[in-house]
Amino acid sequence: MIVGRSVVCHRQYVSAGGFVSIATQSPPTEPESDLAAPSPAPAPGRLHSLRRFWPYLRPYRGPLVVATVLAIIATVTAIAIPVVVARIIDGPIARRDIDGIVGPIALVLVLGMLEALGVWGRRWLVSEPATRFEITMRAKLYRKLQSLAIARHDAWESGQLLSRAVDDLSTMRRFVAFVGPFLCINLVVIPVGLLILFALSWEVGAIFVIVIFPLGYLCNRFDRRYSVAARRAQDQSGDLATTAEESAQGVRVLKAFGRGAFFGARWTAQARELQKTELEKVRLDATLWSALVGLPQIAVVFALGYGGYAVVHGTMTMGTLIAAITLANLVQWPIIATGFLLAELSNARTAADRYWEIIDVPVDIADPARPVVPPEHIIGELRLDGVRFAFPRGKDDTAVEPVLRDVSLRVRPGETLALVGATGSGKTALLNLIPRLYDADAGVITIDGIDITSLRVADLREVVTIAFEDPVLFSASVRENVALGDPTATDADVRRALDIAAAEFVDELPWGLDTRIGEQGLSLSGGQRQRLALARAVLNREGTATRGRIMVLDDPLSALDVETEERVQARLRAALSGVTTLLVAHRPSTAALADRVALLADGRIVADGTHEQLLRTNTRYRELMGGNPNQLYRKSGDRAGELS
Ligand SMILES: Nc1ncnc2c1ncn2[C@@H]1O[C@H](COP(=O)(O)OP(=O)(O)OP(=O)(O)O)[C@@H](O)[C@H]1O
Repeated sequence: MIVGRSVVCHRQYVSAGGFVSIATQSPPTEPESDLAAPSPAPAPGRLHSLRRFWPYLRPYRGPLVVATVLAIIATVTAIAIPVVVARIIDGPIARRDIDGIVGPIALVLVLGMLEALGVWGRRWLVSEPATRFEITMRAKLYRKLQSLAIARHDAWESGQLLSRAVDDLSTMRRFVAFVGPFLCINLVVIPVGLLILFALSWEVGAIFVIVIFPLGYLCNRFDRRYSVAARRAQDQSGDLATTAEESAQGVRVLKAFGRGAFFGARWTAQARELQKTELEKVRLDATLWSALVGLPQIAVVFALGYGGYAVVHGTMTMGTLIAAITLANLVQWPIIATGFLLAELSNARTAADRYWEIIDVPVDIADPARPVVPPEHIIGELRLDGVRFAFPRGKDDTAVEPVLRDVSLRVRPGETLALVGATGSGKTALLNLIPRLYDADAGVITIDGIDITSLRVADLREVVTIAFEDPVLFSASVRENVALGDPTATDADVRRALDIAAAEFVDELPWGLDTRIGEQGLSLSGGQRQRLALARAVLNREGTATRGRIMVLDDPLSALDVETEERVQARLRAALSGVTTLLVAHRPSTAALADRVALLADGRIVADGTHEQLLRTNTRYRELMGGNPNQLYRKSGDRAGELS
């Protein structure tokens, strides 16, 4: 939904979600004032969001200033050429002095060469700073996205992020390389051209200024209307990217349910909306362009009329008239180009707004001011006391009921505790609080008595390892996917982790550990993917005093058959003895393998004990596990009939 369908929509969300209003957030003044830094009050002004990029451009100010000066020189020399030509016509040519022509012609040649050199120098100097700037800003955006709480990501459409990271920053690069410098150049060249025109003939200069005067008003009006349309177009293009991504990712579902046409219709409708906005932009642009082209032409016609009259009556020389008209034509170009530059300025401004909207989101899960250093040896006692948690509000601003109201739970060092609850009861939410993917609204979570919010986030995530039910694999080799959390892991480490996760199938893959998997690689079954994700979680956890002392497993074996699940569980226990494990369990077979089970209902832990105890004593638990205890034990494979 959010970042973007429109500015309005975005702001609604911001206020609804309790996020600090993005629009009123403000800038880091230095590149180093990085992501978590609170922002000072914003400075007003329509170019404010563009000005905020200055600290990142400052290192390149030398080449950028030289490039702009070169471009000014190139344009001014182009304007100077007609003046020299006028002098040649009125001077040596009028006097029929052939020898006297050579010098001025050489000057025209030098001016022409200077112009060419200026054009070349500008392009050459500007390209590297502009592309480096783009890379820096992309890296900053990436770091910011990584630093944000999952709740923020939940609220954003991936297409919107994609279009900001790719399209908006390309627009900014164009602004730095071309639009910005040429706007500066025009600010110099147009007045200089008009001054020379005045110097040649103040009457022609005056005609020109009077006729093009309304352009100032038109440009201002255009800018206001165009920037609104530009913002809408960029947001709509983000929506389109989201639909394209969802259709590509969900192609199987769409095909299976025959909903391809439905998504196609949605895609076309969004494309039409974008087309409407683009047409609106083009119409605004066309109106301004016609004025930018037409008014100077009218000025030239008036100047020609007046100049012709003056030449006939001997108050102006032919050379001056030719120079004035040529100059007027030359000054036209920067004026006409202003239309394009203003449109690009609006695009750049809205791209900058969209960029800062992400960067200004406060980092709510940040390191404490004075972090506690974790002890060298973590025993692994996990406690939750009175934990309360609600997901952030949606854009409709409806109140959100807390998922967890008052959760108190203790997992002893080395214990495996299965968390059981009805679907939607908040098990995943609870697990996500432990590595601080979300923060609890109230209550305390401690590891060995240390409040997790007093640890550096990176330290906490060293201690807590998580594996999700929905395994995410990247477009990389098996080895790279498994060693994601520890790039220093050896092949032996990777193999041991794969062994614990019963991922022997890797040996059957065409290139073993080197087989490329993920979106652009080999497709794996759900169970195979889960085992690789589990191997990633358990990699290198053995024998370390702090790393992965607490494992949080969100039903990571749900896609395995009962027999494989038991095998994996047994290996996990043996390899990770001493590791405290909190495990979401949906199946009796999973719960039965845990040391203890806690039942989550109505936002609280309503019962805990062993699987067998709860089956006997707790109706809710028994219902969740699928019926009567005898049936349940039969379902849990080898343990069938143990208690019957
Ligand atoms: N990002 C989110 N924003 C808002 N609400 C959410 C979000 N994720 C989950 N919820 C809601 O919070 C509640 C708890 O979700 P959670 O995923 O923790 O349940 P669960 O017990 O893990 O469910 P399951 O067993 O089906 O995996 C559900 O009602 C769900 O709709």
